[in-house]
Amino acid sequence: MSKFYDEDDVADYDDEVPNFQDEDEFDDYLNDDEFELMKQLFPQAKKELQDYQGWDNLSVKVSIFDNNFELGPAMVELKRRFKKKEPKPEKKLSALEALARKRAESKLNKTPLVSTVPKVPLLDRLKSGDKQTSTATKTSINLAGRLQSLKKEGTTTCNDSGDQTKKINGTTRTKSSLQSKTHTLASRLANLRKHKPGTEIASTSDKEEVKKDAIHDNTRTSDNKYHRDDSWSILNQLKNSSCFCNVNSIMAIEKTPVSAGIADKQVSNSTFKRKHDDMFSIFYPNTNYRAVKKQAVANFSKPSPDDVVVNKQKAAFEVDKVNEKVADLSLNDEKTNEEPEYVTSEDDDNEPSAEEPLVKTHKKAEIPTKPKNPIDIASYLKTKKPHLNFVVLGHVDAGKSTLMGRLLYEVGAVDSKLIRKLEKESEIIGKSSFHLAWVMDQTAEERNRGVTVDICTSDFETTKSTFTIVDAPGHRDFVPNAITGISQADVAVLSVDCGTDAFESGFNLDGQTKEHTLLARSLGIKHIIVAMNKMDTVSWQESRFRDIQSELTVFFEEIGYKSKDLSWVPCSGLTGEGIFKTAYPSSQTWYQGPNLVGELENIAAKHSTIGEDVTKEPFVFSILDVTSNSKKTNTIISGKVESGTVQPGESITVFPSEQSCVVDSILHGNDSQKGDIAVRGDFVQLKLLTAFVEDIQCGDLASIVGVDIPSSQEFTSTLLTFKLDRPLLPGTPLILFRGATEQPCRIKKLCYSVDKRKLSKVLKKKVKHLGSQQAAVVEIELVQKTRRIPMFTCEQNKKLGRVVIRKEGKTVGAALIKSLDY
Ligand SMILES: Nc1nc2c(ncn2[C@@H]2O[C@H](COP(=O)(O)OP(=O)(O)OP(=O)(O)O)[C@@H](O)[C@H]2O)c(=O)[nH]1
Repeated sequence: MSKFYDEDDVADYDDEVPNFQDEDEFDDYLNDDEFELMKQLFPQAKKELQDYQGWDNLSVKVSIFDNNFELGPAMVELKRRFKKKEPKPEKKLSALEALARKRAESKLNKTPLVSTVPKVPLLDRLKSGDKQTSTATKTSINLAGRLQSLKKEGTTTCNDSGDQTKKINGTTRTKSSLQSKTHTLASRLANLRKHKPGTEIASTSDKEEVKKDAIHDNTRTSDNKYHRDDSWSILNQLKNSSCFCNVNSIMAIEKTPVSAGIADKQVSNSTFKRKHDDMFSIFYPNTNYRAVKKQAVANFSKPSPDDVVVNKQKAAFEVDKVNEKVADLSLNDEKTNEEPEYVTSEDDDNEPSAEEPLVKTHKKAEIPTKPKNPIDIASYLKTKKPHLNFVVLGHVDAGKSTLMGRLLYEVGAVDSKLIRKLEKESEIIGKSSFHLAWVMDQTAEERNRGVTVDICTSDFETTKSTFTIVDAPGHRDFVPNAITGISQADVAVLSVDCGTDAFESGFNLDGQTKEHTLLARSLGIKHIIVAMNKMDTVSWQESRFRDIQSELTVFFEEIGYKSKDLSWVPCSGLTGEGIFKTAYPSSQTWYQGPNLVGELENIAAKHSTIGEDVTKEPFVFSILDVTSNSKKTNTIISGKVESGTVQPGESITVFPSEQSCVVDSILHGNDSQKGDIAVRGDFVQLKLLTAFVEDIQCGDLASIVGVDIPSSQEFTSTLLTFKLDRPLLPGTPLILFRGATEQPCRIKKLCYSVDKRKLSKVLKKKVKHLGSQQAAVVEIELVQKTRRIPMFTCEQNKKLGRVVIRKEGKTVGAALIKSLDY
């Protein structure tokens, strides 16, 4: 027994074995080795028990477990416990069955088969009023008529009534009443088929099914010819019809064991899966699918973060007027003589909308408070390993979440029981390949859509370093969330799907590989580790690796990264090679560098702030999330320490509301453990005493009492533009992003253009508009005059002094703040 346990598990084993409620609970109890062994032994045990009744999966598994995974003794015990099934009495054959058997026997004896079925086509016989037509045949013709009219009804329903149909994954589904009607008819047709002496088979797979049935119950001819049957032709028609009528699904449902017991769980699962795949392909089949469907539809109908800001923007500007002006200009039209008219909105000075309440300003404290239990920061820092925050970027489906799920599993931050649980849950909805991604994608919306929506942070540790992963969404609709993620990181892991054509679609055609990398560069990411992912799909070919590497290198250099700022690691998030523990396959001989975690450790050591005196810099904190209990007595702000340190008992001021609060406690890591201190680079939660939570917003900044952060409405910056569809000019409606802040803004004034390679070099003193890839000093102002953003200049803080500008859902530029006008 002990051989199945590693040391940690022995302690578990000594504990009392729990009383298991169900099979899942038992599976979770097993360790990895036991689980694998059980996977092999359990099917064998089930097979041996097929002549026994009264057993269930859990009791079989428990018995195997109790018998130290030795099948022999377990089977003896089980067979003793359960009764052997009574043999079924010989079934009396019906006349038709007797006929079928006779025909089969005659075939075996090679005697010519004499068909008793008239060869006259069925419909002709009906027309000629053939009184000999069997009842079964008549019923089938009636059903044929009903099914055809049902099909018409279905088509009408599809065409006429939008609310009766739903298009899911390109397949039109009709309302369930129609489905159930069709099912009933289909089952009746199937029953008829059993009583008729021959059928024409709709498709190869159907032929296979009937062949199996014929062999099984011995009531069919063993001949490979199948006779014509109108019921089948109707099913064929249904199969080809455009509305629901999915014969495969009908067949699957028809074959579902009506009372599948626990012992038949596997059978029923596979039947369910088929039913699920064919009919409700994106929904969880074992739950109330209508409720799930409703939820999923509701999720999809919500506007994306970009939609929200674009809508706000539209409300705040006379967009059309500005766009008309912009459309008149060509990107290279530098010689426009007319000064573009400055477009103002009548709403400019309006009060903020109902969704954006005015933040009250409080009286800030001037005198700092002391830590409750002061600690010796220098000795604390000596115990700290180098820490690195990294963001995971890449095109949608490049495998970012899977890569991070695998990494967390291999470094032991996630236990194997969770992975097994996720494996099971994802299998149920037919998304088993996403089980590792589910470690990071935790909301139902993300799991159902298979797409990361929000940023997710997770901590892990190796012998050399500690890390915080920020998993960012790859989908273009969620770029604002990716910006928030990038703003928090020191370095980026860019996941590139090396699959055939996959890299090309993520890199060209407006994919997110370029946009994310540009954002990373604009927001001050110093180093990029390119995870050359999904190499398993191209058999670890070196040529594929090199081709992608050279194409990406050109792009990286264009945007200002040098080869020393880049690392390249071939890997597969799904199978694990190149991540941490799993060795490369023998076919991969051309890469000898560190695996992904090894490279992260190297970079952590390089970027480590250990040794730097963080006590000399002021404490500044970026707020990413705010929560509070119902009485508002306990407010928690989550975010990143941008500089300095803080300890419980010290007071901080939140900007722009300028309210000062005492830090009650500091919570660290995935399991919110209380800590004595937070230092630069830490992602923590600060529990505040008596805060006005309604005046704290995501994107606000906090600092130690005594240090002010200016909040501004207007600022001067150096703006570098990306690829533009239309030129930017004063008044163009834009959205400004900095960390978790997003605010409608516009260019107030184009001051002068500068050389984008040497920003101090002025090119033109008068600029009327800005085209793609240009640089200029501009004045930017927020649209809502009541709003202020706490800001630093780039000189004061390299990370917080940068903003990103988007327009109509596309990133159009990045700005370095030069000065604040407040
Ligand atoms: N063969 C193979 N498939 C992979 C690998 N990594 C991920 N996949 C598959 O690619 C699909 C997408 O994976 P995700 O991890 O959700 O991709 P993502 O980049 O996080 O997706 P978004 O967050 O929505 O942008 C899933 O079906 C994964 O199983 C890999 O290394 N090899």
